[in-house]
Amino acid sequence: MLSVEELQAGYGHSQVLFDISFEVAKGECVTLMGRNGMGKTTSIKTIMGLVPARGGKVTISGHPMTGQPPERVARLGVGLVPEGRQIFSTLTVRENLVATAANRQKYADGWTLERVYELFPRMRERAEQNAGTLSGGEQQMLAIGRALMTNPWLLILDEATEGLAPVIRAEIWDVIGKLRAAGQSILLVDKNLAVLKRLADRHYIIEKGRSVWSGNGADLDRDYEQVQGYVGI
Ligand SMILES: Nc1ncnc2c1ncn2[C@@H]1O[C@H](COP(=O)(O)OP(=O)(O)OP(=O)(O)O)[C@@H](O)[C@H]1O
Repeated sequence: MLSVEELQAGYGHSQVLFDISFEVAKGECVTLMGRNGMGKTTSIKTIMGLVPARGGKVTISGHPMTGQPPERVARLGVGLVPEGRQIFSTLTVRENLVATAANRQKYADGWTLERVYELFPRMRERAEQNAGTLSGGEQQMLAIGRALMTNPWLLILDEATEGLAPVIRAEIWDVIGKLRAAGQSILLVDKNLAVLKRLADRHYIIEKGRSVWSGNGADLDRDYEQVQGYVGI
């Protein structure tokens, strides 16, 4: 499981994370919600070792991982679909998918090109096309497929549907629902309360670099107005 305790981080002189705590257990789908600029992406980057932690603790599958480099975090089976996708635009779709493929946990039913193509038939159609020529939604599908090809026990999606057309968003949420139903652990960073409420087991809210609320679906129903206030819709 992933456990984050009282995490602190920042950039230069500005501290951005003051006290972030949350957990994701195996098989869970958990959300990190909050308005723009509250520290969601910074939390993910700090967990991934892309931003140095200034305090607190990150533990992954029992290993103390605070401040460890990204490749060590990846080796422990954490796959990130970053904000802005960051696919290799001069490689083809297929090359993107195989470039970082790995099955470190030696899953018998690991992800293959074929399985990614089944999940995203459009990737099969565009297999030999340069990734830079894909639409935004297709690039997001590719970024998810690429992360799955590393066979992560935990898939982290940072603003997976940001800036996409509603029909493409729905397609991506649908895929995330399928992954969840298949037992994939998922951490979703997003603001889309209505969809997340349906998809996830538990939720955390971040406000100005602090974890300020957490709960399951029933808690969310009870505190809906308060949570809406935090998320800003
Ligand atoms: N590379 C950076 N250098 C300096 N400040 C940064 C950097 N990246 C983010 N920040 C600042 O840190 C704060 C938190 O940003 P962060 O991206 O973590 O928020 P967020 O909750 O993910 O919001 P968004 O939904 O807009 O991505 C913001 O004030 C932002 O301006």
